[in-house]
Amino acid sequence: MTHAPAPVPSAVPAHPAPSAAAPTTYAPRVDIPPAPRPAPVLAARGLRKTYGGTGAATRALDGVDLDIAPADSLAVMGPSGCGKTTLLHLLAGILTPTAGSVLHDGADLAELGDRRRTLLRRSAFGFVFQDGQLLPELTALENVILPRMLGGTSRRAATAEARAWLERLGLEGMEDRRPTQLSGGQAQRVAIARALDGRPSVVFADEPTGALDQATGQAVLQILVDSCRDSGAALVMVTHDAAVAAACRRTVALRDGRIEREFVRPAAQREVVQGQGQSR
Ligand SMILES: Nc1ncnc2c1ncn2[C@@H]1O[C@H](COP(=O)(O)OP(=O)(O)OP(=O)(O)O)[C@@H](O)[C@H]1O
Repeated sequence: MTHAPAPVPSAVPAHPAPSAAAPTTYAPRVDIPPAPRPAPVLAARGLRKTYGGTGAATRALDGVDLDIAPADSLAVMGPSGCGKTTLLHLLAGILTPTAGSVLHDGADLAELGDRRRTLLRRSAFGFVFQDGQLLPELTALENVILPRMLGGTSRRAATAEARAWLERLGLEGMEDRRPTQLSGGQAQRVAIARALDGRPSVVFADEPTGALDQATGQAVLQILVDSCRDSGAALVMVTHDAAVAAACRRTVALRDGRIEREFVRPAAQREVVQGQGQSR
């Protein structure tokens, strides 16, 4: 999406020096407009989700509004059952909302239809889950290229880029290993390579380091955050761990299906330190 540059106001002094030749006049004050913000790659508008019928209905999400900019990182936190996974699945088009909408590059996911929504999930979204969800019968390389091959890319074209991602994530020489021949951290890096392969606009992560020890989790989290930012993908990450959320620029805290708090972390305060400050 492109933006027209903001018009630059002509330089008008706010208080011109009085002159003898002309009566004192004051030019109107000119406010320099703020720099345009990038259009959101993903947005939620009045998002609600109720599970079940009238008798045993659970209102999991109760009116959420969010804008997520390209290359931004957003952590979704909150106590168990507050609606974090529901929000992630609605934003990713895995679930359909009861009310409200999710917009990807301005297009309402609900209006795309099942087929185009599935194609969008394959081409524009990447996913990293807690346990990696690699297919055990495929090698690391095959796991990375599978989503793109399902999307119609040739094996040859998909392989070159997938190798580059695996190498970039420190997995050179492990392309032909199966998931059982990889450590937990290596398997999560394969999952990150798979998520970022094909240059998605948004990467969704659900407790991506939850199954790893502290040091491995820290390394994987750093790779995930850096890789998303460098490739221009927005990162939306669900976590219970405040220290994991601290790696993201923004955090929203949900409670009972609503955004209770939202805060932005300046770059200097962003850090990847896992295993401290657990907060549910
Ligand atoms: N398929 C479902 N059918 C009925 N209720 C559901 C379903 N999925 C989730 N819920 C309910 O919706 C609410 C929100 O669930 P959700 O999984 O989004 O919460 P969460 O914050 O991700 O929880 P956790 O941190 O424990 O994973 C909970 O009350 C949950 O019991």
